[in-house]
Amino acid sequence: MQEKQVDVAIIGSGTAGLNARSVVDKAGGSWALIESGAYGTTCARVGCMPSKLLIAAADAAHEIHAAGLFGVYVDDVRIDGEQVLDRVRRERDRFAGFVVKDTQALPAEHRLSGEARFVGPTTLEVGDHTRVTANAVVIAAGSDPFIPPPFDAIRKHVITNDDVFELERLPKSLAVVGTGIIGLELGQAMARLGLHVVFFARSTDLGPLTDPDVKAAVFAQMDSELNLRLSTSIIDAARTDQGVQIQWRDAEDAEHEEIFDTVLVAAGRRPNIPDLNLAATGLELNSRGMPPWDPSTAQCGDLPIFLAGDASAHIPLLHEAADEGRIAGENAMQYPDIVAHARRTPLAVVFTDPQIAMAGQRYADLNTNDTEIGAVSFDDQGRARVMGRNRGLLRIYARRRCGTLLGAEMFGPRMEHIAHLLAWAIQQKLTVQQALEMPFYHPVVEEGLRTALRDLAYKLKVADSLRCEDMAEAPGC
Ligand SMILES: Cc1cc2nc3c(=O)[nH]c(=O)nc-3n(C[C@H](O)[C@H](O)[C@H](O)COP(=O)(O)OP(=O)(O)OC[C@H]3O[C@@H](n4cnc5c(N)ncnc54)[C@H](O)[C@@H]3O)c2cc1C
Ligand SMILES: NC(=O)c1ccc[n+]([C@@H]2O[C@H](COP(=O)([O-])OP(=O)(O)OC[C@H]3O[C@@H](n4cnc5c(N)ncnc54)[C@H](O)[C@@H]3O)[C@@H](O)[C@H]2O)c1
Repeated sequence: MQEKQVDVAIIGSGTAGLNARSVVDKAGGSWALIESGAYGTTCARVGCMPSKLLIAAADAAHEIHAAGLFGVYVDDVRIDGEQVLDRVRRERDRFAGFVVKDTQALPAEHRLSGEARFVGPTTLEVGDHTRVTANAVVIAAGSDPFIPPPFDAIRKHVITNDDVFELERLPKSLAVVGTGIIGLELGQAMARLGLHVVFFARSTDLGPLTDPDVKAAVFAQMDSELNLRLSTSIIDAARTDQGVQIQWRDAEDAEHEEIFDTVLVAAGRRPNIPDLNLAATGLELNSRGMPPWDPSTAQCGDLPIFLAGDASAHIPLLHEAADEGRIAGENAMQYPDIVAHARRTPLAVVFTDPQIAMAGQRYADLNTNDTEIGAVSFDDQGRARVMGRNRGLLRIYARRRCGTLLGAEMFGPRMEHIAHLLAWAIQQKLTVQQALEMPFYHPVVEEGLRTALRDLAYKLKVADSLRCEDMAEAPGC
């Protein structure tokens, strides 16, 4: 076995690992970047980018079908599934290709191929060929799709986000297991591309929302478009000559069965931690096998071991993986003088149509005794009606004592932009009144945001002069 000694060993060459490497390198440290799979990152290969490419094709099909609203009719609409998937792969390969090229351009002697596992607190074995001893280790091993029973028994007959973009042609029917983010994004896209899609979920949850009013708005819209089988339990799944047969029990305890060409399992993702043999580090692991971890430093316990990206299961999003990678790389280099970093305001967008989004504090985490809520429905919002996209609800939360914006949950047209505006305003600690002093053009969807802010201002009865600095007795404002 070869021996290698470095300042920082990095497990995983995804977004978190590459960002950690870059920081270590800039600080003049030596590093080893260990990857057991393909270069290119989950985001570019099988995540953010191919999913949005598929959604873009579905949006194009949907626009045509929805054009009748404007008196515009398109005859003979034909969706060529092979061409749809071919473009998804071509563009995906272009995006991933840049990352692969950059990663392969890194010095070969510092890139190790194989599965890393701990054999000591900062010693790793890579496959059966290299032992790496480091001053610090960054774990950036990402996550893998979770396949629950009974689908785990027929794993090779079901697909996940890892396989769906490799389909040669679109199947006729698709069961989607899970109505979280991946299930909703990919399932709605497939339905709009003409597949018979049925969604199965254990609960009534659709996506990550926690606000009951916004959840109800999402349910009303999605239930009118999609075949949702919520609050169901899947009893069995078996491979047959016609496809995969699913048996399920509905909320009224009645049993059903249906055969689907393909099953997409989107039942969450699990951090790639168990195979790392963290027991060899001496870290105390919790019941899920996860080490103690501080999101402001990325440190595990008080050891020179740092955890970043989806492997932490903290906020499994691309920009958070990049941030955590940088924090982990910096602190790995300067251990034991580690620095705590303020994290950005939470921001999440689900690329369904209409879009679901969240900014700042979730409804579920609010102190309801000190919170006021402003709302706007997009059903009658000017710009949304003009576009024929007048569905949705935005609810914004502010601190009652001083009017500081806290968070928002939303569902509606172009919410990716509204969520950014709100996340930026929240991070700047703006009050409702200060946000209302910003310019709003006409006619735009942002005017809906202004309506919600006005509703909130009315409820707060915030005077123009009221500012947080005048409220020294109101901590957190
Ligand atoms: C379908 C889908 C759509 C998504 N869409 C979005 C989106 O629109 N917006 C958004 O912000 N986020 C999105 N995400 C989430 C985003 O892709 C992830 O948060 C991000 O890619 C995580 O980066 P990472 O570096 O933590 O992990 P990864 O990029 O997965 O990197 C981890 C690497 O570690 C390697 N590895 C694992 N174990 C070992 C080991 N023992 N030894 C060596 N190497 C190992 C893996 O092979 C992998 O290459 C999406 C995810 C999915 C699945
Ligand atoms: N637009 C985006 O930012 C985006 C898009 C896709 C994925 N992602 C990231 O990827 C992560 C993973 O997405 P996901 O949709 O797989 O996870 P998720 O946690 O969003 O949803 C998981 C779903 O699976 C269901 N489920 C869990 N266990 C089950 C079981 N045993 N049987 C049946 N159903 C079960 C849950 O009830 C839920 O509906 C997300 O948390 C998100 O951070 C982000």
